Amino acid sequence: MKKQEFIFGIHAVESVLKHSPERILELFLMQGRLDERVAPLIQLAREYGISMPQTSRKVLDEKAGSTQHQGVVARVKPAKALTEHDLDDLLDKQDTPFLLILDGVTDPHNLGACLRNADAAGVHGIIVPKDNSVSLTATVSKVACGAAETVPLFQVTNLARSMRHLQEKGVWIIGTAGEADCDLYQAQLKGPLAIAMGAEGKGLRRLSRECCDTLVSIPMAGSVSSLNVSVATGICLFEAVRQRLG
Ligand SMILES: C[S@@+](CC[C@H](N)C(=O)[O-])C[C@H]1O[C@@H](n2cnc3c(N)ncnc32)[C@H](O)[C@@H]1O
Repeated sequence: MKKQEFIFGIHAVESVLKHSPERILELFLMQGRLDERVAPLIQLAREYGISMPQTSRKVLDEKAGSTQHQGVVARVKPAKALTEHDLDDLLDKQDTPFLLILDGVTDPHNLGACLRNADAAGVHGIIVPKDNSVSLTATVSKVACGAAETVPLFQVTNLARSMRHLQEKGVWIIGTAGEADCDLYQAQLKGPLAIAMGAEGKGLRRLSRECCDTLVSIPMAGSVSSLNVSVATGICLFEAVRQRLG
């Protein structure tokens, strides 16, 4: 297991400072980047006694592996990986779980955007297969805008088995596929629920589809055949939110 990694961008770093400051080993700031957007972050880091070396843009670019760091890069201990056991703990605690399943999303921008959507929709956790999925990389955290620290991501060894386990615990699983006959807006999305989204290229795998209680589609008016997975996730989650609040 890696001993350290880097998280970059104001929102991503601020979220680690707020939710798990003990992970931060060092906070690198760009020389001359001590403006008001960074001030709350510096204040928090001071309170936790975190060292804040100032350095050049070039060094930050190298540490982040990106130029999108907004002058802020944190060297952190990797977050604890959550597994099926942690998922069980969550199911024991939540009377009405609201979960998202991502079956093999590989693009870090998509996972980051799904985390951001999930946080905004009040999702209790995201379940992904351990293999063939992108993990919580620095780019995912940056795109998630802080949601990588707030939405638990459970990495399971066998997704189909975990889906069946969810069903045994009373969770209704709605799968999504463009060709499904049932319309998302006719589906019942109240109660213990998991919404399953497919991968960018292939959609939901056959076994994952078979584990869904029902499949729904988002009606498409134009000529494209499908939506980007993070866009589709946002639509499905917020239709569920609308129904659950109603
Ligand atoms: C880019 S699409 C995958 C397209 C893939 N060729 C397929 O046949 O499913 C990625 C995921 O977004 C969701 N999605 C995209 N468009 C959708 C739609 N119109 N209705 C339901 N889900 C959709 C599904 O979860 C899908 O697996």
